Amino acid sequence: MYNIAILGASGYTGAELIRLISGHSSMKIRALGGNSKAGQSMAEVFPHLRHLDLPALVTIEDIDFSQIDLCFCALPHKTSQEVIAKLPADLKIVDLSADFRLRDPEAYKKWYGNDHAALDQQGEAVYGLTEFYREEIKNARLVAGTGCNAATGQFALRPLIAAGLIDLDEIIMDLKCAVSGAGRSLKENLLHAELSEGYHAYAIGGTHRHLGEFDQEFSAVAGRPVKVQFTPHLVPANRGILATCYVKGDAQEIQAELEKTYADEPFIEVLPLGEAPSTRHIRGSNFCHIGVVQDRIAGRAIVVAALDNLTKGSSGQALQNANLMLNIAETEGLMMAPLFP
Ligand SMILES: NC(=O)C1=CN([C@@H]2O[C@H](COP(=O)(O)OP(=O)(O)OC[C@H]3O[C@@H](n4cnc5c(N)ncnc54)[C@H](OP(=O)(O)O)[C@@H]3O)[C@@H](O)[C@H]2O)C=CC1
Ligand SMILES: CC(=O)N[C@@H](CCC(=O)OP(=O)(O)O)C(=O)O
Repeated sequence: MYNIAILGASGYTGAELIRLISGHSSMKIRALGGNSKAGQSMAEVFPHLRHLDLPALVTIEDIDFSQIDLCFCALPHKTSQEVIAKLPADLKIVDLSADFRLRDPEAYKKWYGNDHAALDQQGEAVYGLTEFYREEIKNARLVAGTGCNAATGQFALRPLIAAGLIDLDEIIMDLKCAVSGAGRSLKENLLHAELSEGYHAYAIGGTHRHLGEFDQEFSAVAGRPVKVQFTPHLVPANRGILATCYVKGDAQEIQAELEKTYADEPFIEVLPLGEAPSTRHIRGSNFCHIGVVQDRIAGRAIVVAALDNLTKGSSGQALQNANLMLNIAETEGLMMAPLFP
């Protein structure tokens, strides 16, 4: 049995990690870190986890990391790097924040606005998009979970960019993200009365920080700079991301490439040509569905990807990576079917 700590256990991704790990055969949760909720029981903070025998939330300073085999950090950006810089140097860590995703410190500063407080760890971190970094993740000490929007878009487009199947200068990604993507803290625009019955674009004009991840990853696989046009939208749903990508390329070739890339992947399902996925069909699961449709304009195709931001987009991906780091079957704790309806 591996001993697990979760920092940020009173947040959405922390709760999702607990839900997933509670069904895991080789992991035992030994410590749960909170901040404002330290001292409370998990049943108080998350009544849906009441049936589990869990430790109470404590401050990070009160955790004895010498007893821990792997630590999940589900903390806000910036807090995470400050906390991780002080953790034992040999502790295996899966970080869910954005702090270790960008390899270039200048790119990090450009997108996040501050100098990095843990440059050594930033240098050693492995990018956590499991399907494309599997071997590196197996040997990593520190894995950087991807942005949930960034993961969705990459599952749709990365194989096509790598195979040279689409025009690299004409990629448009229109993405919808559910509200749990913004975390559990109270913000005015997340109040029910201001969120329900409406939706809007945000970070418009190429300003969303996940463009740092798209730039880094797409340019690396293309071997030249690639800039996608990307606009996210906040939709009044609890979970789910849908990325609709408009590309110049042949739909049949795109379909064949995606089927080939993901043929052996347990969590990526490529739908039959002409079918489009729905967040309704991946909710609460670690699956990502991808669909390809020919556009009415010759030579253009639409590639749509859907995943759950709290599972495949964050905590499920984090557990998948932790399984690899601990040499456990990659799918352990993650094969549950989606919630439907
Ligand atoms: N939500 C999502 O879909 C995704 C989130 N992520 C990333 O994962 C991380 C966690 O996100 P999420 O769970 O949504 O966030 P939440 O806002 O829901 O939770 C944040 C957690 O961090 C704790 N925390 C806040 N400040 C501090 C601090 N100074 N010291 C210690 N603990 C602190 C909070 O504790 P308390 O409540 O006790 O104050 C809480 O447990 C973020 O970096 C986020 O960007 C990544 C991909 C997707
Ligand atoms: C609705 C909403 O606000 N969604 C978030 C998704 C956050 C996410 O994936 O993660 P990181 O914050 O870890 O980068 C956003 O687009 O910023």
